[in-house]
Amino acid sequence: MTRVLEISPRHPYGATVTDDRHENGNSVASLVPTADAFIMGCALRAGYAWPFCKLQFHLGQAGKGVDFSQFDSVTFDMRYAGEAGRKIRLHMTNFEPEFSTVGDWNSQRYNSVEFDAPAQATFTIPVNVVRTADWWITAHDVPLEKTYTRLDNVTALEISTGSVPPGQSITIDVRSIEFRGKWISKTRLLTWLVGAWIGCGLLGLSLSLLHVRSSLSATNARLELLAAVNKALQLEARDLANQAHTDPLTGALNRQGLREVLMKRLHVAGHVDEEMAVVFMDLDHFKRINDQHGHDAGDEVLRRFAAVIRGEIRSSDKLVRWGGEEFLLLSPETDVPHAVSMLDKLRAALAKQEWPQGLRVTSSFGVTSLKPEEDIGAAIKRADGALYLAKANGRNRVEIA
Ligand SMILES: Nc1nc2c(ncn2[C@@H]2O[C@H](COP(=O)(O)OP(=O)(O)OP(=O)(O)O)[C@@H](O)[C@H]2O)c(=O)[nH]1
Repeated sequence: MTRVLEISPRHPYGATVTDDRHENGNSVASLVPTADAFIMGCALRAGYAWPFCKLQFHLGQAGKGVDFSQFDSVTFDMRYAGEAGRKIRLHMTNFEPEFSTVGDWNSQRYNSVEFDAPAQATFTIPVNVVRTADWWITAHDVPLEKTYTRLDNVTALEISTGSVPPGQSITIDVRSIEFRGKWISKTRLLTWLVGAWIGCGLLGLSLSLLHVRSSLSATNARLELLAAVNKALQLEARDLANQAHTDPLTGALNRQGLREVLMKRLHVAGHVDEEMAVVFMDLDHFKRINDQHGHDAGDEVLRRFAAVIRGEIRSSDKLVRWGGEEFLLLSPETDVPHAVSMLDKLRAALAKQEWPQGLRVTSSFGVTSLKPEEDIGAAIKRADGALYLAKANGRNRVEIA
């Protein structure tokens, strides 16, 4: 993760020396390159206003320098020997087309720092102590917002004598200069990590949402299934309830069904508060039908008999199979004369009905009126008495109790 740029005899970057003589000074710099070091000797002499000797490393051509902006620190392995003062300057010249022109060395941004040469050979300084030199800012009339240090296109690095008195010999022995930096800056790494974290969070959130949605739809599907099962069970329960109240052969109510109807229509005590016709009916000579044509024919006669009656009565009337070939008919809000005329119509319908094996089927009827508040049992008994009379009087007739 660490990037390194090393300047040393192994990576010499065209090391040269220069001095202030071209500024009309008198200092004289010399270079002795060895296998381990660049040894700059400097006879620092008065003459130029700021006498100097410097060791230069040529990192690149104008416009093709080295980007030092990602380096954080620079470690020197160098030895300084002088007679008065121990100052060193580090210069880094940055070519910027806005200010710099090829061939004019001083037109490059002059970034610089001066520091005391430490006693120990190896030491490190942060790169951000390097600043654009004030004289360069002034000389190039640089606007304030562009006075910052820029190191993205460094063409040369220089180790120079610093502000020390002239008239002395100085030796600077440079073994290596090593710049170090991170390939990924802390800020960028942090940005990436935060981005990745947010991305993972969003991904996790999306996955959770998907999971919640799929479990919701699974729950809905289960609820729908339960609703369907519930409906089927309700239908089945209704069928069972109907079966419990209905005679399977004729579809008429059975006695349990009658009880339910009475529970609904009558008071629990067995009284009604309205007039109702109660009819007891019994097929004539039904035993003979069974005996002569068989039990199945008898069943079919019973089925058709109930069907004919149901076809003639109102929906509010209730037909009950009392037992065997006996039926009870409850006709609410009907007085006896109306009940008799309804029964006459019924007898006519039975006469017109086609019966199995060309049979002729008739029925006898006993009718009575259940008065408000009267006990239903008493009325049934009365109707049964009237039926007995109808049988006795020759059958296929209606008798009133
Ligand atoms: N096929 C069939 N016959 C039944 C059923 N329930 C009762 N029976 C028969 O119905 C007959 C009733 O005969 P009876 O009580 O003597 O009356 P009946 O022959 O109709 O004579 P009357 O009522 O006097 O006219 C008996 O033979 C019973 O076995 C049934 O569900 N199916």
